[in-house]
Amino acid sequence: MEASATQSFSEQCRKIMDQHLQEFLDNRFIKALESGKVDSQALLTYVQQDHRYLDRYLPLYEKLYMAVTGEKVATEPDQDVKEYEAHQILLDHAHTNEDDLVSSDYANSAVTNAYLEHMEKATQEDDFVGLLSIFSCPFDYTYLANHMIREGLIKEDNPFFPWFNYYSDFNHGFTKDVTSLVDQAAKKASPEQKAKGLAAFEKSTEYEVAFFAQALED
Ligand SMILES: Cc1ncc(CO)c(N)n1
Repeated sequence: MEASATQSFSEQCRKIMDQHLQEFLDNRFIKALESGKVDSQALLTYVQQDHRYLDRYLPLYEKLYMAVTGEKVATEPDQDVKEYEAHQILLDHAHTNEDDLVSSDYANSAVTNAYLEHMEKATQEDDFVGLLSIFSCPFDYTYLANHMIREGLIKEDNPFFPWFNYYSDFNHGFTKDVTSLVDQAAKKASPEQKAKGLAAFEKSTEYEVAFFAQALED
């Protein structure tokens, strides 16, 4: 399908997610969240790896935000109170807390490192490609959560409902902010940058699936 003049660039990311949605829905970890029962060890693996991931993700976001806007990030994404509350649900079910995640001794998984290296390399090569590589993080969660709630896969009685609900709004928080950065930057991007950006977004989307999956691998 031809991209129309009125279509924002981030709509093309949505189409890529349309193609990958089923892989997320078939994922064992996502299915466990959907059932409301997740092994606490699997959740611990997820929140530990996510802690390591976000630690190296935020500097990339800060650099790319500056590259696109010429300004420093005003509010850091991890200062979002609602996100903190949503995250707390996962920590509780994993029988851990933020201090333990910071101080415990555990190794980065191969998937975590590969995903981080993909984004770091993309960011070194080109700001626009880097931006698209970090966009999957907020966008894919929002797309997935929005779908699962809308389709009734996650209902209010699910213990993880608040976590999904937090991410489900495209016009909120970090997802909204990065979407507008992507659409702003796309106005100045060349066709080649756009093609490479979409490929980097798709690769990150594949890493997002693998990132969930690793929690239930042994
Ligand atoms: C790996 C990963 N992707 C996306 C999000 C959403 O913020 C997250 N916390 N972690």
